[in-house]
Amino acid sequence: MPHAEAEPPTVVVMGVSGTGKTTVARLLAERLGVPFADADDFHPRANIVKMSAGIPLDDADRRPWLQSIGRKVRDCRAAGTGCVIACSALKRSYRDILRDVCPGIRFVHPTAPRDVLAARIARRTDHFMPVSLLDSQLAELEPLGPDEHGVTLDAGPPLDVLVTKALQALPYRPPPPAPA
Ligand SMILES: Nc1ncnc2c1ncn2[C@@H]1O[C@H](COP(=O)(O)OP(=O)(O)OP(=O)(O)O)[C@@H](O)[C@H]1O
Ligand SMILES: O=C(O)[C@H](O)[C@@H](O)[C@H](O)[C@H](O)CO
Repeated sequence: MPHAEAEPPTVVVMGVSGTGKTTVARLLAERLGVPFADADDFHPRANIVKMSAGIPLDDADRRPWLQSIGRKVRDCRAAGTGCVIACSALKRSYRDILRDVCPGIRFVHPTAPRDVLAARIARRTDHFMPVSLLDSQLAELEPLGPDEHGVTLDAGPPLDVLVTKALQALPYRPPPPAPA
């Protein structure tokens, strides 16, 4: 059996911009041997245009986007592969949309002080997200509740440490190496 649980791993790495969602989710997917998806690839063009112009998304902008991520989660689950998705999922109601399609979904939430996040975003040259949206994201963020399945981690340590901590907190184990 490839995983500790019968259900394939379905994990969302959540949080505000710059916290490391994409980087951590990609590595976690690799370690678990499951597909990776970036929620940014599911945004309609209008959402990207809005954020690029420094205007925060609202609930109406995010609903259809979260629903399409929900369809991706459902498809990966139906295919028996599971997935790790990098998705802000800032509010509990957003996470509920994903839980509706996969009740066992787990959230990994890396967090860091504002100045660390702003520095990381400012350093990136290949991304549409402006630093100016960070404060609106922090204002909207609803941390994981005690009844939500998941783990909150300090996003400061090196990535391999973060990913190992995430794996220790999740009920999934990496698949054994393929026989030589
Ligand atoms: N633990 C870490 N230590 C140092 N740098 C990190 C760490 N995690 C991420 N980074 C760097 O910070 C930057 C932001 O990371 P990443 O793009 O993964 O964040 P994100 O949460 O997906 O952001 P966004 O939501 O804006 O796409 C990247 O340049 C990444 O290499
Ligand atoms: O909920 C949102 O406002 C969006 O998902 C944003 O978080 C960005 O898409 C992301 O930060 C850039 O990757």
